Amino acid sequence: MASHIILPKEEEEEEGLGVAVEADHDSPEPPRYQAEPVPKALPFSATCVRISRDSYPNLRALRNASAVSLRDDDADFVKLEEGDYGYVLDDVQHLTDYLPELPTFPNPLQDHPAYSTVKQYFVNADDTVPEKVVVQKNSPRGVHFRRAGPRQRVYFEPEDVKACIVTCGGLCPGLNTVIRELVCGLSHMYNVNDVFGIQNGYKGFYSSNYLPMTPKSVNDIHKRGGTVLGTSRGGHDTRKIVDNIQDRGINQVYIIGGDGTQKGAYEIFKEIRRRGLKVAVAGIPKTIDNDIAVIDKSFGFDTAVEEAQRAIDAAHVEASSAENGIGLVKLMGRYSGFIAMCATLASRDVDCCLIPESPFYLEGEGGLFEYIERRLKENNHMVIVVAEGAGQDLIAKSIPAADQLDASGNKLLLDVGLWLTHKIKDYCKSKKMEMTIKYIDPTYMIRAIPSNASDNVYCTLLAHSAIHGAMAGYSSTVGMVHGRHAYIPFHRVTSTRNKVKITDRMWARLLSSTNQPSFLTQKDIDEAREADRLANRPPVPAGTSELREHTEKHPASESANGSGDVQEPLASESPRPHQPATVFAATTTSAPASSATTCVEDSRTLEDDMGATGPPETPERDTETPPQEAEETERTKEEKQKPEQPETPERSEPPPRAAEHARADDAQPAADVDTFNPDGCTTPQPAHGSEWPDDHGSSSSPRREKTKPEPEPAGASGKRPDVASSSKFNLFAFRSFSRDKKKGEKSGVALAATAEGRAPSQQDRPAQGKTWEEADKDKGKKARWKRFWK
Ligand SMILES: Nc1ncnc2c1ncn2[C@@H]1O[C@H](COP(=O)(O)OP(=O)(O)O)[C@@H](O)[C@H]1O
Ligand SMILES: O=P(O)(O)OC[C@H]1O[C@](O)(COP(=O)(O)O)[C@@H](O)[C@@H]1O
Ligand SMILES: [Mg+2]
Repeated sequence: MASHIILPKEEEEEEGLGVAVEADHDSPEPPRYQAEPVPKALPFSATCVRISRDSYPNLRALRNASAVSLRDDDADFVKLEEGDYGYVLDDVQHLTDYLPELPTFPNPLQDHPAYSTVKQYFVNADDTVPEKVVVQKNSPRGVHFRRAGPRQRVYFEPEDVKACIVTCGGLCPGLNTVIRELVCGLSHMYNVNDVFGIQNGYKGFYSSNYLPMTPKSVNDIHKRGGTVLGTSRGGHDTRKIVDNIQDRGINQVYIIGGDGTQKGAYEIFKEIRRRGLKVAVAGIPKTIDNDIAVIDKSFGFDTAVEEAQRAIDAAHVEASSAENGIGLVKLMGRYSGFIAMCATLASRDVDCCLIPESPFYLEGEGGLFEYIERRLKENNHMVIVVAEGAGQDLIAKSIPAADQLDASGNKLLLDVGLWLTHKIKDYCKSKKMEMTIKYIDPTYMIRAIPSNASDNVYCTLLAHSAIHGAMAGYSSTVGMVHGRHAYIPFHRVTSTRNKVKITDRMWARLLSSTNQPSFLTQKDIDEAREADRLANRPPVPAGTSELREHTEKHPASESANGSGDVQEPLASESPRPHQPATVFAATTTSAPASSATTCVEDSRTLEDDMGATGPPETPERDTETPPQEAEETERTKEEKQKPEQPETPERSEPPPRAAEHARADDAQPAADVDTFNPDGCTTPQPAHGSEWPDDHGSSSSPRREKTKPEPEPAGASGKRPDVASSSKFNLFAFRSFSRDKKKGEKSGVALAATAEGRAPSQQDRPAQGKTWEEADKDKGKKARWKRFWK
């Protein structure tokens, strides 16, 4: 059977075909390119429309295009290309943006014995990868990124390429694999043999010798942890770095590092462009914390989560072998608790996970001490996982310490694990509780190991994507976006930081898996929602005054402007009143049935606030009303409408707490709020929120030994109700409702009578010639008319 293949656009254009041509495997090979450079074969980016944000004509497209705030100088480099149906390409920098006359060359891969057999090895020049894959009818579409991969024409001849590789920032599993694959990929795919290693991070550009690297010299390095090149924090001096690049004739710079490093890479690119040098800069994002925005996950993250299991296992063994044993494990995560969250979800032995994004408190109702006491009574032992950035505000209160910064300007953290160990010990002593606590800090052991199999593959693909991009003249960060490799503009990955969203389903899954208290007050939840809303807000105009005004208004978005590396965890400064949220988890609610309507409303408002859905198709949204204004107008409209809504029993206000916290299992959850994409992760994936088995805590995992406490009636003692049991309660309620509904299908009228405890009377019977169903409909109609006239 013939398989149909669409020829790549570049091929079509250059062969003058003009339209997509379907080919099958029996058709003859399309003719290869001639060795002669073809001047008209400029990449798409060279012809794309450069749009300044100030003059952008279509507000809707602009809103879709960018939820990130940009510094003025960054905004100058933004390349937005608009298409039909709200399509916006956030394109990356290309050599031809400032050197338009550059010649191109055929990609040597076309003659490579390994690759030339693959018919569609070259990607279509117009292929893009969407930033958002879950959208609603009226929600912003997000932008697209240029798809990574080999192009048919490249901007460097192999013998002219002089490449260098540098690793910066903290260690991470997989660094050596990326280095190896860059060296081998350049050599094996493109016949590039002039590759140098820069030693010890950015400062190595101007303070050390460059190390020549060959496939032979890097052959085994992927089996070792760390980086053979050495790394450092600090030392970024843009001018000196670019002077050295220029003096040594380097024309491809591969920079492996985290958010700080990518900011540095962007500065280097800007200086290169200012000087008009033919140099491509490829950033390969590295962060063990997985805190780089846009990309699905960073390399080394899987390995870190896997290795963290070993520490958790040890903690569990220690804890379960002692009477009232507590195992405490500290994991990395300065601002983002992804490792802690995923290790907890994967392990099933963890009773409590603390991360920087979710503030917690120790004493009082719903606090950590109360939970520890309860858990020890129930199970005799417990395991706590804490991310290193968690609870820093609490520690600062009890251990006054001068704010110290590392060479990159990152705040040095106090040891939350040690502090927590002492606090727990003191508490148990005061309660005369015998206990043993073992504190394990595996952080540096975790990041020192070589990458696992899946990370090795990921590292290889990242390195190859970076090479293809640089050879094709692009300067950008590379990364996987929804499973596809893409070239992402530097500004996208440096302007925000990826964090665990505590209003997200993933965190709700964790809470329901551990049964830990949410520790959240309504204020925390509101602040988290506000942060979500800001993250999804319309873009900030590039004009300085507007930007300043906006920044003053929304200090939470400061770091999004790239003004500093340090971003305080959400709500970290808020005093912690000892009033826990009754229920937080989005997947559960113990609110009475009457609050169901409130749930729906709550969820809708949240979606609106987050900008996930627009209001019902109102013409204002699509016209030139400034987006923020439009949003406010909509909200005001809704508020105005509310009192006019007919008062039905369902709409009666639930008790204040339940109303405050009741959230949305019953209602549809806010769409597209999953920030973490577990699909690419080799660690066991949690089931989808709605499919999460209600007995997952005990039976679904053979390793789980926990005994579940009997469900307490919601709110009976003012304690936070057990999340899993309330989930069961809901499931039960839903099942009995379905059964009743089936019965009621016969006749709601008859059923109503039965429910009232009387036999269906003559009055309830359908009028002559009418069926029970028709009688039901009539009754509904009458009720609606009555409400209307009221
Ligand atoms: N805003 C910035 N501009 C230029 N270079 C930066 C910036 N922030 C950090 N760097 C440089 O990036 C390198 C690594 O940064 P760091 O934040 O420590 O690690 P990571 O890149 O892993 O986040 C350091 O050499 C640092 O000097
Ligand atoms: O002790 P070092 O080398 O400064 O590194 C520790 C820090 O690096 C981190 O691992 C973050 O580094 P990256 O996200 O850049 O990989 C933090 O979790 C940790 O606080
Ligand atoms: Mg960092």
